[in-house]
Amino acid sequence: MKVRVKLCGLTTQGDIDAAATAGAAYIGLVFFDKSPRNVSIETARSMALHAPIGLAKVALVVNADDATLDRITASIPLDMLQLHGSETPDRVAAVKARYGLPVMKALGIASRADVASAQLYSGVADQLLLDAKPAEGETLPGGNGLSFDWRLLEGESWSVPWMLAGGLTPDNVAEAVRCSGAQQVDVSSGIETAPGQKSAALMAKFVTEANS
Ligand SMILES: O=C(O)c1ccccc1NCC(=O)[C@H](O)[C@H](O)COP(=O)(O)O
Repeated sequence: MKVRVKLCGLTTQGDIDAAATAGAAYIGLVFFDKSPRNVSIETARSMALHAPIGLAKVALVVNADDATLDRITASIPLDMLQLHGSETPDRVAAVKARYGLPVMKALGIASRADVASAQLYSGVADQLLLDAKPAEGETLPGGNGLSFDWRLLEGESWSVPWMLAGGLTPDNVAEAVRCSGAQQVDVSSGIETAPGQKSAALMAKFVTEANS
């Protein structure tokens, strides 16, 4: 089965072209002021309108309120919302109901207990994104290039689709897929030459290696 790849934190129309050429299934647009990958609503809209049909456009937000989500969803044609903060299952349900879009909840994994906590969202989120936990004092809740122990997912079954994320690169993604059993993977810093600077060559290599 082909591994579906989400390339996150794209910031230009050129990045969209490169993601489509590489064979990505999803692209992620980050709405978080402190991120080097943050995009304005205007930029995100032009990128989303530029994306070919079939490339799913995901808006990533962190503990966003309804006013923020209203602005994003009113302006940008989207296929999914990614909640990357400390949103509760009730908040996930409320966002789903208000916007009528599929919601992916990102969850930090560092222990078996975290895996059990992530399962609490499988009844409410449409997808889960299993990511590394940020280091203490880290500014960004994600996109830090940190991996978690993929063996924590061994033997786990999920009732909704999930993506593996955190510290994936073209060099380790094939092993990560083998070890975790992931059918979907997400990457941000592993396809960059500098924070926020995506590389078309690394995108292509990542998608190829994810399926090797
Ligand atoms: O990428 C960011 O700057 C970011 C900012 C705020 C919240 C989440 C963020 N990224 C999350 C992602 O979707 C990343 O793709 C995921 O955490 C994996 O990142 P990386 O380890 O850099 O591949």
